This record gives sequence, structure tokens and C-alpha cells, in this order.
Amino acid sequence: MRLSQFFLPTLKETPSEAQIASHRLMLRAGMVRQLTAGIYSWLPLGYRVLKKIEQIVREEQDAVGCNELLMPTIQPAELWQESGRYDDYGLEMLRITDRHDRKMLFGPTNEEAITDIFRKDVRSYKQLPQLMYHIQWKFRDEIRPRFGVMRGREFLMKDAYSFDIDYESSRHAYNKMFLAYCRTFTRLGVKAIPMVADTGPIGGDLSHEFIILADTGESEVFCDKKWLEKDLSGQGVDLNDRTALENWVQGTLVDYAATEEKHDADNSPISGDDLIATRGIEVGHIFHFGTKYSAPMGATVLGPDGKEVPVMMGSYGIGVSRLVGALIEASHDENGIVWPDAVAPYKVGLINLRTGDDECDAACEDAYAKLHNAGIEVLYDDRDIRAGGKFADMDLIGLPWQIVIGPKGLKNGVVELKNRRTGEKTEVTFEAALNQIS
Ligand SMILES: Nc1ncnc2c1ncn2[C@@H]1O[C@H](COS(=O)(=O)NC(=O)[C@@H](N)CS)[C@@H](O)[C@H]1O
Repeated sequence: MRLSQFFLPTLKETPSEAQIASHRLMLRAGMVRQLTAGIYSWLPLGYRVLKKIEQIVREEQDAVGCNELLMPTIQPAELWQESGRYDDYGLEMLRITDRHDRKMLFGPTNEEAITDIFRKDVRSYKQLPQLMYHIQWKFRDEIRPRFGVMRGREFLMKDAYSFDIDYESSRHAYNKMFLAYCRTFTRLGVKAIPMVADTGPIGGDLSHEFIILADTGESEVFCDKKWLEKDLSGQGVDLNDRTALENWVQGTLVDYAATEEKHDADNSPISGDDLIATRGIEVGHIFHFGTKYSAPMGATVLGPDGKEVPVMMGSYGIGVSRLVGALIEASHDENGIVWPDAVAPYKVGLINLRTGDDECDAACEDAYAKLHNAGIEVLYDDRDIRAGGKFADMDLIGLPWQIVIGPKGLKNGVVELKNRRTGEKTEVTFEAALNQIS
């Protein structure tokens, strides 16, 4: 992509309303713009990151056998009246009426909707287990939306739902999701620690929040420092071996980690230097809640003994749009964002030090074509502005690599290759730079 043809409204100044780094940087890097409180437009650069995160989440859900579907954002109130949550949910629920004066709502979550889909078409235990997910916008009328997309009112969530015949099977679904979450966050380049958590308005008796440690996080958390070294990539675990999977999950959870609601300082198994007390960002939350929705909504199946039984359910959420901010919180420096490779909007920024100089322009066009033909996502800064502005913008938007082409380098047959994370700059031939980036 050529920057002269790309809508990237970077800002030099820090917007006054931004209180944390990720909010400041997302505005300055031209990634989002607020439409109204807690509601954001995703501009081209930000949208590319959002889609990359979404795709990694999707791949890891698919890898554990979860079926992707898409439910509406608008739901009829009746479903929530059946489950009893219509009144309980409170002011966070955006309630609307249609032209026929029917009560509707903008879904804050989809337990009722997915249970309605299930109960219409699943009647026998032979059709179980079912594991489905979608990636859809939610609305929660937060009383104080803040920190940009971190606590928005309209936000993108992956929410999955499991349906099983008994607790053991439901526990297996829970463990599959637990593993999928560990793999997902590892691929995103962050350590999201699973912590015992409250179940809140979603309900149930078993729940873990996946938390990225960050001093600007909204959650107060406590965990064993062993978590910092723990490998959560979950490779080689046999999904279909219930015992092996349970052992891996329990083996992972052997070290203490709890949110403030669950932490009991007097009974914590660790203390002193072994205990990390800090703040964190909740990027995922999984729940087992049994028949909380299937019973009141009549989602039952004919069991092996010929009796109707309400199915056992769980739900599993990841804050896809929140993750854009969370990844920036976890990976930025004084010059801007430092994207993990897996979600960078482009892999390399190509900087022309002297736009308008025939030799430089030709060399950049050649480099641009070669990078593109090598399948490398490149953002070419071909604007006719001073070099300092190009360097500042490229550092700000945080692409993993920069290739700088200027008259001096060309005379020596070299380009400057910069690694954004380390700041290391080397003068190499373009071919050597291409090899290092590939
Ligand atoms: N206001 C918000 N802004 C951005 N992300 C949010 C917001 N509220 C929740 N999230 C994200 O959405 C994830 C799931 O939300 S949740 O309430 O914990 N869980 C559910 O809604 C369940 N139905 C999971 S399917 C959270 O872990 C968080 O990462």
C-alpha cells in the first residue's frame, strides 16, 4: 500500500481525553476515531489489526472443533424474559422498540439467542456435543466508558457456547476452550494468565478470566511469579483424550492466580517475593453454568434412558476489539506502538528519503514491487514530506521492520534496515534486507 493513497490521519499531539498509552497511541496512529462516548470507528490501519486478531481467534476456535455461525446484534426481549435476565441485566442493556412497538435489545451477549437456536433443532443426546461460536458486535451501556476501545459500549467479541449431555462432557468442552485460549493468546504474542474468577451476570459455578498483566489494567490480580515463565502454547495435547486434557489444564493451573474478588490474602498459598500483586487487562472469560439457561428455556434432549434432560452449557468470550488496545499496552515504547509480528497491520515500512529524486523513486518502486512479489505486506511512505516526519510516523504506527532508501545509501548499493522492537539499524543490500524480513 502507498501512503499517498492510504487514509492514515496520524496526530503529533496527544489527545487530552486519552489517559492510557493504548488510547493515546490508537488515536495518534490514526487507528480509530470516537463517534460518540464508547463507540468507535475503525479506520483502515486499526481495522487491519482488528481483522488479524479476529482471524487468529477464529483459527484456534476452529482447531478445537468449534462451528462458526453468526447471530444478529438485535434480539427480541421475549428470549431474555424467558431466561429471567431481561430485568436483572440492568441499565447496561440498550433497550429499543421497533415500529410495531415490540420490545427489542442490542445484544450484550448471546446465551439466550444461541439456546433458542439449539432448542429448535436439537432433540436427542445423539446430536450432542454441540460447540458453536460467532464473532459479533455487542452493546453494553457502560456507565463510564473509558480507555478508548478497552472499555467501549459497542465492542467486538468472540463468544462461543457449548451444549453437552452431562457435567463430565461439559467439563471436556470447558477444557478444550481453556486450551484454545492459551494457544490463541500465545499466538498473539502475549501472556494471558487464567485466573479463578467470579461469574457475575453470566452466572454459573466455574469460571476463569484470562488476564494480561499491565499496570494500567482495570482488574487487580494476584499470581505466582512462576506464571511469567510458564509455556502456555499447549502444543501436542490430545483434545479427544479427556483425561490428558484435564491433566494439562490442572497442570497449568497448579500455580496460584486469582482476581481480587477471589483472592484471600490470609489463605493465599504463596506470599512475599513469590506473589505478584498487580493489575491486569481481562481479554477472555470462560464460564461453566450448567442448566442456567437450558432449564428455563426448555433446551432439553431425550437422554439415553428415554428421559428429557436439560443440556449442560458453558460460554466462552474473548474481547477481540479490547485486544487491540491490550496488545498495545503490552507492547509499546516512547516512540509509539511495537506490533507483535502476528498482528502487525503491515510487516515492513518502506521509507523514501527523497521523494521526487528520480533515482530514489525508481529504487523504491523496485523495492516495493519485490517486497510485494515476495508476499510481504509493505506500507510505502511515498509522501513528499520531510524525512523526520516519515521516521516519526513509521515508529508511531509500529511496523516490525523499516527499510530506508536514500541517495547516499544508493551510491553505496545499500539500504538501511531497522528492527522496530530492538531499534537496531544495519546497512545491507536490499536483497539481504529482503531475506532477513522474509
Ligand atoms: N465494555 C467492553 N469493552 C470491550 N471489551 C469488553 C467489554 N466488556 C467485555 N469485554 C470483553 O469481552 C469478554 C467477554 O465478556 S464477558 O462478559 O466476560 N463474557 C461474556 O459475555 C460471555 N457471554 C462469554 S460468551 C471479556 O473478557 C472482555 O475481554
